[in-house]
Amino acid sequence: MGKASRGNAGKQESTRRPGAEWRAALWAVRHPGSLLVPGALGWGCAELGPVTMGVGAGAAAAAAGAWYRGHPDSFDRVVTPRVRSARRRWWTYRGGRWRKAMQDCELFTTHRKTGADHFPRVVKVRAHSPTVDTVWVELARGQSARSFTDRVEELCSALNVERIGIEKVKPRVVGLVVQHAEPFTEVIDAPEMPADSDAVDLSSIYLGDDEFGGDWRESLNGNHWFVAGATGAGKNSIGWSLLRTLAPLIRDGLVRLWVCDPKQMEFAKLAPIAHRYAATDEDCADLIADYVDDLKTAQQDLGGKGKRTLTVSVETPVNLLILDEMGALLAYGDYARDNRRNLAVVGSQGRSSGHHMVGFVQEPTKDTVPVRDLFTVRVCLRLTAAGQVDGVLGEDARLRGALADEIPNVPETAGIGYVVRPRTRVPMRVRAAYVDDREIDQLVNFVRTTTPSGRANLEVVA
Ligand SMILES: Nc1ncnc2c1ncn2[C@@H]1O[C@H](COP(=O)(O)OP(=O)(O)OP(=O)(O)O)[C@@H](O)[C@H]1O
Repeated sequence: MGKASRGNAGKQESTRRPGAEWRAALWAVRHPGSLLVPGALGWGCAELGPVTMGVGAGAAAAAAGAWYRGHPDSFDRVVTPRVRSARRRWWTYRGGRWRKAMQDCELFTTHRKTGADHFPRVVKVRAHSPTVDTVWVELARGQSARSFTDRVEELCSALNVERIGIEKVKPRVVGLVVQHAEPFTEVIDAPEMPADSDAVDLSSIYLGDDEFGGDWRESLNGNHWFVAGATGAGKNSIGWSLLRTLAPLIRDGLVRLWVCDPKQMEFAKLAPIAHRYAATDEDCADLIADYVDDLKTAQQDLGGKGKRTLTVSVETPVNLLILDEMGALLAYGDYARDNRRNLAVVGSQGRSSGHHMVGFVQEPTKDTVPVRDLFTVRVCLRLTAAGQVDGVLGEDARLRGALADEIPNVPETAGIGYVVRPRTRVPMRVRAAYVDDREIDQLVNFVRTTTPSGRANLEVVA
């Protein structure tokens, strides 16, 4: 049961509530649209006549329809989230329904003199995706963010949603990140391997599906990738999907793999097709140092020719540094400092010469991966701590819906995580395609045994 407010001690308090007309006026001030929209329509009809207003409304609806059909990308980016947010605000979180949920969860307080119930107030709703909303809630007097975290199970059941993450936004405001449903219920098949290098587009590499049912693609051009996830989260499937797409380029000598594999598990299969492969601490440190030397040489060659773009050929290939267990390479051991320094060079200078890196890490803290800010594509799979999510995806990513720490630790969720959509900074739930052992062997055999069918010339933009 909600507890009586203890605030305002010593102040003379009335036992009466403000009158209904004042409460209605306050509601109208907080929801100006509820007066302005009908007011504007009424004024329009009176001044311009109902026919003109009808024609205007019809034209606006036709324009919206044309936009919806003609340019789905911009419509879905600009209009759909707003419409969805408004629908959720006035349907899922509308006054009566919200108050009922608060009552069911005992998330309200009762004024000890007037006996009036005070409910936490919904101040803003943003539905960035079909499955996740963020609801900003102003707490009732006497409540704290803890009141919500303690009752999160009850709240999920009262709102009939899958899970809720709680973020403290300001002293009296919490953000509820509400996940309605899990968009991914099936394992996604491994990407096909293109037969020829010409068929590979480095700026659009298929990694799996997004929550909207579309392809999840990332660009390798000009980017370094960072994949964070607790053990068993499915990090490797992202690496293998990338490698399957790159297979013909690896075979044709247009992409060279440099692999640091301290764990010596799955990536050990890359040893026969890698340009360089290392497993011990010392060998990994040598490999990374040599990678930086290679980068510097390529930079000088490009500079000497006065070029800003790399034309990929056997003589000037794309180089890909794969770092499994980055934490082990950067945080502990005799070579950690050298590795950190070298990777900072790759991170800041490698892109122009086609020297990319893909790093995998279980614990993405600033201490274990101090160079994480140099990675331009970041994937956040299941994590063990809420505080790590923003570290991977950027400030407020969790508040905007990236509930990576709430992904259940069960095999059915492997490969599920978040990326941030570049133009909107909104997290998007994705699932990586799953590459099984047979498909990994198929990739290695393809690179080792098939014959090149022609050389591609790829432009890598600096
Ligand atoms: N994309 C995926 N879809 C479905 N299942 C997956 C996916 N990726 C991995 N799995 C399953 O989850 C298990 C663990 O995956 P994986 O070894 O890639 O995790 P990880 O994050 O690399 O863990 P670790 O850091 O311990 O190596 C796999 O054996 C597989 O069964």
